[in-house]
Amino acid sequence: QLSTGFYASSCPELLDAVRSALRPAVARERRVAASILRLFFHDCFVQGCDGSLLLDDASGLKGEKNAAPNKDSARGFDVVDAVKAAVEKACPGVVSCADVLAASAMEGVALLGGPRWKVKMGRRDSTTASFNGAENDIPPPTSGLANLTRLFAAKGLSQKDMVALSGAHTIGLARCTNFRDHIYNDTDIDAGFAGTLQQRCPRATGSGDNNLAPLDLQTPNVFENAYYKNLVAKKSLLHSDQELFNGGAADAQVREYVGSQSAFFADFVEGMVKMGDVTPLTGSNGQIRKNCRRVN
Ligand code: HEM
Ligand SMILES: [Ca+2]
Repeated sequence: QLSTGFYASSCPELLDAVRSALRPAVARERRVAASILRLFFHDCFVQGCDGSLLLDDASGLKGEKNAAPNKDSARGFDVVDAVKAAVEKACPGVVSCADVLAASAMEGVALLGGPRWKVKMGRRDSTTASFNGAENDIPPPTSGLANLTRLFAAKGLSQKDMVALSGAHTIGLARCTNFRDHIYNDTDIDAGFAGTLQQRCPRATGSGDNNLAPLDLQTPNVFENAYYKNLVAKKSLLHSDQELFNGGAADAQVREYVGSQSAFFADFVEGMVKMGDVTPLTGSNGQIRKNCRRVN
């Protein structure tokens, strides 16, 4: 059972240490807050929020970093290491990497202008990872609305949670390989917007695959409700994004967030708390890793 006061006596400095370590990293590169938020999502969707994604490949351990959704894509691990080091200095051997990641995701969102919330704590770190879980359970950007809803439901998250959590795409960048089909082959996209992106993302598979574009064209470093405005304008970068506003069951919720940033923030926080509760290791299960990249 996770709780907001889990480290109240064992590490009262936790959030201060996280913030102090994260702030200079985000000042150097604002994107890193987005990258860490995504790490938390990809961790929680595989074996629950247990730091499994943070493990490097090792003999006898096939990690998640080279699974399709993460390979050449998941980033920010060096900053998670720096935050963990700061936390270890304040409270040696007390706070799990899974909790460091949960707290860092929140602080990163807050540093970019988004909401703050009370993060539930008490997760422990896995001694295993699941390459197959990462390949199969994390939704790909080719997904339609039904598939997105199904993959979130498999983690105990509702379609409402899914739509609110997708607002995370108000920050950060994506690679051409993930939006090429959408800008060349889909019809539910603003023609001018598609044309601009085509200049950065060549049609031929293999050329410019890693070229980057912002998920939110205007403000990729500010956490607000712009993502939903983009959806209504048919200016979303990923096929899966536009699926949330396509004449289907999610349209009304998208419109609600366009009209009310506070409604978006409230539902995003609720979704983050629920996502952070996905099958955690607690009690005496798992361990408190010293180094997030390997088991003790
Ligand atoms: C709904 C299903 C989702 C799909 C299909 C999806 C897919 C993607 C893809 C394809 C990228 C670009 C990766 C790359 O090109 O390297 C991306 C980036 C990102 N995603 Fe998602 N995502 C989803 C949900 C979420 C959720 C729930 C969160 C967090 C709460 C999230 C946070 C992010 C962030 C912040 C980035 C930018 C990362 C960076 O700049 O390093 N996504 N996502
Ligand atoms: Ca995990």
